[in-house]
Amino acid sequence: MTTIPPEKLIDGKAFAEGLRKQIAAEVQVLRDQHGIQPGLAVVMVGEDPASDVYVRSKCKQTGECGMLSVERRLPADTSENELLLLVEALNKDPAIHGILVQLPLPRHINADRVLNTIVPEKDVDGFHPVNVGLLSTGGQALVPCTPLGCSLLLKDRLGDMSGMNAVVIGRSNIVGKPMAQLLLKENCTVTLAHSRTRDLPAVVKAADIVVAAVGIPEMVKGEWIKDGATVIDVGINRLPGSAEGKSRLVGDVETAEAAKHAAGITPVPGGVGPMTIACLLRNTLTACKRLHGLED
Ligand SMILES: Nc1nc2c(c(=O)[nH]1)N[C@@H](CN(C=O)c1ccc(C(=O)N[C@@H](CCC(=O)O)C(=O)O)cc1)CN2
Ligand SMILES: [Mg+2]
Repeated sequence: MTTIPPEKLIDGKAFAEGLRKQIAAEVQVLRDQHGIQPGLAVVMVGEDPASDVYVRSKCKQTGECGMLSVERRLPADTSENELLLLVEALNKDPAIHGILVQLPLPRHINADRVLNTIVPEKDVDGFHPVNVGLLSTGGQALVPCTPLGCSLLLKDRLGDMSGMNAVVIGRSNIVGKPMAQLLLKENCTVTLAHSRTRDLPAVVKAADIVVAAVGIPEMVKGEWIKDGATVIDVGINRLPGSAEGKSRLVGDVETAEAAKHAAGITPVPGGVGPMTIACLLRNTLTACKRLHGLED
């Protein structure tokens, strides 16, 4: 792991730990005062090793927060129809307040059809078109976990972001587009950059906030970063490592070089990744409260 000077480190792992403690305390109150236990169902199809690790962590942390954790693992040859039937059953299950279908799904399954079958009220990934629309119109959306985590880290670090120039690199539905919406909500001037953006180094150089979500190892060079900027690295790229065959994780940003210019920067691992799961728990709690007509 790259060393970042402590005063520049945006420690997502520590922040996520604090957030989980807060969520656990709220879950306890919900159980004691209302007799309600939030429930999260995580559905995984097939055997992807990275997904296996993430699903395990999600289910473990759900239980540790005092929520009901339901893990449904289906074989790789599960038909789309079988998966849709499971989602429909979870939609109707009163013990379940959040449903997450782990991505990627096997190629023979239409992921959009599956995600759009989850009722928006239980869509703790925030991928349903109703939640996408609510986020862009300023309504009560469930917000995708990774950008929500980035936004919490930024607010904690910077406070008021009004008028700041923010660049989001990457225009995916899961991270880039919702991230841009969240920054706009914070009154930033937002540029959503992508593979066709002209002179990306100059665009990044003008930014007070840089969110990199491209999935290309160390694509954002240290010298592109403006002095004093805040850098959020969403990339989790696994590279072949040492002779012992251990792999190495790197982000989308050249961390050590970027840290020479930035005022704050997230590491990989230990930055945005842990926030994704903590925000999933937060969304489950939010969905549960809303489904029971309680205040957020
Ligand atoms: N339905 C969804 N599928 C996927 C999502 C998602 O938000 N919803 N996001 C990613 C994977 N992901 C969660 O599912 C995820 C990725 C990484 C981490 C994390 O904590 N990473 C660690 C490093 C762990 C490692 O060694 O690999 C870190 O960054 O410190 C958590 C969740 C795709 N699918
Ligand atoms: Mg360089």
